[in-house]
Amino acid sequence: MSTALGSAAVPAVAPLLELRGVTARFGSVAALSRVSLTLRAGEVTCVLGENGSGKSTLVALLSGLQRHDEGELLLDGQAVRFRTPGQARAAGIATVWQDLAVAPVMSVWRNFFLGAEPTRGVWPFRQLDLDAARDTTVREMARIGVTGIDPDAPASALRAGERHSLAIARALHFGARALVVDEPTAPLTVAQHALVLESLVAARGRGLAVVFVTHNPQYAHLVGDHYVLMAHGQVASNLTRDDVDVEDLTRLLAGGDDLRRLTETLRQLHPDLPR
Ligand SMILES: Nc1ncnc2c1ncn2[C@@H]1O[C@H](COP(=O)(O)OP(=O)(O)OP(=O)(O)O)[C@@H](O)[C@H]1O
Repeated sequence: MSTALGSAAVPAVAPLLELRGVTARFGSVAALSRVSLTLRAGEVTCVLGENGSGKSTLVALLSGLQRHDEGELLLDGQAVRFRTPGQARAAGIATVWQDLAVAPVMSVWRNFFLGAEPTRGVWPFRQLDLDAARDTTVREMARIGVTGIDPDAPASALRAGERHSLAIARALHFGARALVVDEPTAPLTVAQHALVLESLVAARGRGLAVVFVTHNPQYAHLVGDHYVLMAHGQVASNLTRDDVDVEDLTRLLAGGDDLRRLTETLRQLHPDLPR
């Protein structure tokens, strides 16, 4: 068996989240059609697929922004229906959006706590515990592999990968059980991608069920325990690391099989086609 970066730390247990035959429509368009998925604690599930295949709708469903029309969403085996993002968050599902918003002029530590800052003393003398806020931010970022952060710097100083890491560190600190991460759309350097991947591995190591939406089969293969390939709102393939190597995954995603069939058909019609 091949090994993922860091490899899964927690053996498979009962699913934390499950989709059973979920359909979600926008008018006559089924953005998700009879999707069934199992998301377990301590595992990274990578969701891959072309534009328009339903990935964002899946993220929206898990994070309480989108309702499903048919099927069931189960949390710890119980059917749930999130009506707001707040309900999904309260259930322990944290989402890190692809174009993640930070308050750019606010400091890194302010963005980390966002209204949940630590305080000391008792009312009416309660005051913000600035040292604790800074220390916690630096410590939690370091736990997921981001070191050398100045907690007092404005968040605009963070690069896209670091922003994702900040949101992941925050989710871990505030006790998320499931983490849904949409790959940043901003172009990232390899080092910035590495930070995001390291954060995912750290989250898995801390027992979260991690969903990583990505276009990149190489990155998916580095961190994923499962690969869900979406096409036209459906799960086209649901594979594990034992099923595919990185080349298989790349070929599947690039529509390699379709291309091969097309080439064979063209060759039958035009035997003189160059090889
Ligand atoms: N708000 C909406 N209204 C109508 N149709 C929508 C809406 N959102 C998504 N769709 C349609 O649902 C389908 C799935 O879209 P979705 O955004 O989930 O795909 P995606 O895989 O996330 O694509 P991308 O990689 O481009 O973000 C597409 O056909 C899309 O046009």
